[in-house]
Amino acid sequence: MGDLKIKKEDIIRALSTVQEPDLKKDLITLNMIKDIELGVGEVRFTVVLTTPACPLKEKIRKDCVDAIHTHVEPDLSVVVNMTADVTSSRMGGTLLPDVKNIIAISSGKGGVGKSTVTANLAMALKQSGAKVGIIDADISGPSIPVMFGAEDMQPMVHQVDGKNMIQPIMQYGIKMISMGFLAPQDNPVPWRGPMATQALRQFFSDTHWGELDYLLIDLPPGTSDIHLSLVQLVPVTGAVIVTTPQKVALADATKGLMFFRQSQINVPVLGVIENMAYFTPEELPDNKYYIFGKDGGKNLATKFETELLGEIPIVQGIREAGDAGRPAVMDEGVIATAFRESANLLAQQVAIRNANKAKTQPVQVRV
Ligand SMILES: Nc1ncnc2c1ncn2[C@@H]1O[C@H](COP(=O)(O)OP(=O)(O)OP(=O)(O)O)[C@@H](O)[C@H]1O
Repeated sequence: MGDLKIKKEDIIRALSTVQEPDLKKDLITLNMIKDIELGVGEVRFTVVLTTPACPLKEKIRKDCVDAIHTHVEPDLSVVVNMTADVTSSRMGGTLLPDVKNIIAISSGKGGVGKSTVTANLAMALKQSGAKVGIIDADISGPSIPVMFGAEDMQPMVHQVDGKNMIQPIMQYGIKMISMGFLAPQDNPVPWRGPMATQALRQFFSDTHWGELDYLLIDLPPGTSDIHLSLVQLVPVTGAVIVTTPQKVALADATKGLMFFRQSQINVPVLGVIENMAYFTPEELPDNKYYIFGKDGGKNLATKFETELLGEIPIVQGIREAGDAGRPAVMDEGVIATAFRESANLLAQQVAIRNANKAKTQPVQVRV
C-alpha cells in the first residue's frame, strides 16, 4: 500500500523538472520514466536511458532523487532503477532493419590505429551492456580477426527463413565479420573494387546479424570504393575520424572528414579520436610525452565543429593486447578508462543525433 498522500502524478510532476542534460528536454516529455511504484515511505521507478554507455547516468539519477525530495517529500526513500533502450537512427531501409545504429570508423592515413580504436570502442560499448557488431571492411589489411584472437575461425552458413545466411563470428560477446575470414591472411586475394563492394554487400544482406544497438564498420584508410558503397548500401548513423597528432595524419584526416561532409554523401561526423596522442609509461600514467605533437585532434575537431571523442595515449599494452587477440579495454587501467570515456562520448553523440533527427514527438508516460 502506498502513502495515501503521495500520488503517481506528484512523482511525474517532480520528474518533469529533471532535464536530460544532452537532449535538453525533461525526462517525462522524453518518455524516459516507467514503472513508477509507490510503497510505504518509498517510491521506485525506472529511468530508460538512450544508451547504457550514458556518461551522465549518475547525474540523472541524483537529479531525480533531488527533484522528488524537493517537490514531493524530503524523507521519501527513492529507488531509481537505470536501464537503457538504445535509440535508433533508422527511418526505414530494407537492409539490417534490426540494427539501430551503423557507425563508420574512418582514418585518412593508414596505421594510425583505426582498427585498434574500432576493437576497443566495440568492446567498451559491449561492456556497458549494448549489443555490438563489427564489420571489418578494411580489405587492404583486415586486422579485426587478429585483434580478437579469431583469425582461425570460419563463419558458418545457416538457413534463416529458407535463405542461406552467413553467421557472424561471436567473440567476447561481439558479433563480427571480416574480409580476413574470406581470404587467407598469408595468401591475400588481390581485391578489385567491384569484388570488395560485392563482399560488403554480402556482409549486409547475407549475414544474420539479428538485433544490434551499434554496428561499427572498420573502413580502409583514405577514401575508396568501399566508402562510397557503404553510404549507398545502408543509412550510416555517423562517422568517427581516427587520427594521430602529426601534421601528415591530420591533413589526411581532414580529407577523410570532408568526404563524409560532401552534400551527396551527407553523413554526420560524430567526432574525432586522437590516437597515439602522447606516450605514457604504463607504470607512470601521469607522465605524458607529446612525441607526435600536441592538440592536433582537438584543433581538428574545433575547426570542423565536431566533438573530440578522446585522446588515447601510446601505451605498450595496447599493442601487446592487439597482438594477443584481446582488446586492451578488457583489462582495468589507464587504457580501459581512456577507451571507455571515448565509447561513452560516442554513444552520447549518437543519442543526441537520433533525438534531433526524431524531433521528439509528443509522447505518453508509461506508468
Ligand atoms: N594507442 C596505441 N598505443 C600503442 N600501440 C598502438 C596504439 N594504437 C595502435 N597501436 C598499434 O599500432 C599498430 C597499427 O594499429 P592498427 O592496425 O589499429 O592501425 P590501422 O589504422 O587500423 O591500420 P591500417 O591502416 O592497416 O588499417 C598496431 O600494431 C597496434 O597495436
